[in-house]
Amino acid sequence: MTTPIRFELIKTCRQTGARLGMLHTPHGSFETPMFMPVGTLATVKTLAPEELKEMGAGVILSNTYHLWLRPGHDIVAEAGGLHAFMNWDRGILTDSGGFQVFSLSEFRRIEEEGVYFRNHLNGDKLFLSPEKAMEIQNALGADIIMAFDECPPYPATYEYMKQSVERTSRWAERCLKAHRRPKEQGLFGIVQGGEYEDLRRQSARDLVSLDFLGYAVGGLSVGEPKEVMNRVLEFTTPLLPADKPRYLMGVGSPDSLIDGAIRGIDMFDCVLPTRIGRNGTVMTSEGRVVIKNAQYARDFSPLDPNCDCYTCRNYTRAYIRHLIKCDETFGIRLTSYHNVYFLIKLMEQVRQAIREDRLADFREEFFERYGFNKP
Ligand SMILES: CNc1nc2cc(C(N)=O)ccc2[nH]1
Ligand SMILES: [Zn+2]
Repeated sequence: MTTPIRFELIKTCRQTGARLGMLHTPHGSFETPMFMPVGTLATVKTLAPEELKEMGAGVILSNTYHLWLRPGHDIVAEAGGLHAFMNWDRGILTDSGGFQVFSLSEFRRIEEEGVYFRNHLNGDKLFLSPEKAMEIQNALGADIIMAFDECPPYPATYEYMKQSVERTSRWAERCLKAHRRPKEQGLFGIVQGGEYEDLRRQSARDLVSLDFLGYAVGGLSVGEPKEVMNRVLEFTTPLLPADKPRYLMGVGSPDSLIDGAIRGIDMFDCVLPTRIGRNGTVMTSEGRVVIKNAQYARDFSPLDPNCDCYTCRNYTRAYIRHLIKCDETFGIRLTSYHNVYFLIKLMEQVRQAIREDRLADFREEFFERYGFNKP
């Protein structure tokens, strides 16, 4: 059977064990480790597909739960699928909706058959199951789709986590059975288990035995300290097949991207660049800049003196501060463009450091300049 998703391991960094790879999809092949910008409602907020392409974005994310509610997966299917609907001809990944159900709706009831909860927009009763999540994702047509899982809150008791992991494994099997387009859309399993090593092992063993095309490490970036995330990655990624892509969901900040790559992660996604961009915070090579601060009122330098993006080549901090202070839409376009560009270029630097077997050195240099506390 032709597989829609294939991961090619190119080399491993001799200094850290990080992987340089190529992710082959029906909409192109893209180098890893990669950062995937998030386009929740079929748009990476304020940015045009052409802009995402020119900055080097390969795979972008959209959310199953949100698109199910608006405009409805039937309308997206009628448009010819997400690629046609949003005019994006590179890679698309949709998550399964599990995380949104657990993060957006406080009233929910989890049963073996699925999750009963409320529509966060109008309070209507809703039900999501492995079968329903596959139906929606098959209709949306993303190149990579995710199994329907439970992402438990942090912290969670061992007892709660154990029964959740076992149910997520049963749901994963149901997703494989319900997937109607296995030749066109690659299905990834999501490893859960919280901070408990034996439960992570159990979850990984269950999912690897089902032979997914890729594996996500879920249940992280949910409020746990970074040391916990790093420790969980250290004992989880080695459990996953080396010839399959590994995707850390919901991550993240520059330090977490570098530390995740060092621990064997190939794919990352996070709303951070566009979310903080909308309130005027930007990531620069010398740390975060909160552009509304008065100190930038007469600062006619670029957001980041070491950045060659459209924003940094054409506009000053003083001008962007003015736009953000006046709620001018062009302002958040400029900050969003720079932030997405920054993370995509950061991953280019990470890949180059892997090629040169010097990712630990790069981490040291980057953390020093950015101002991250020492390891
Ligand atoms: C922003 N943090 C985050 N953690 C996540 C966990 C999951 C998951 N399915 O465990 C999905 C999306 C996530 N986003
Ligand atoms: Zn820039």
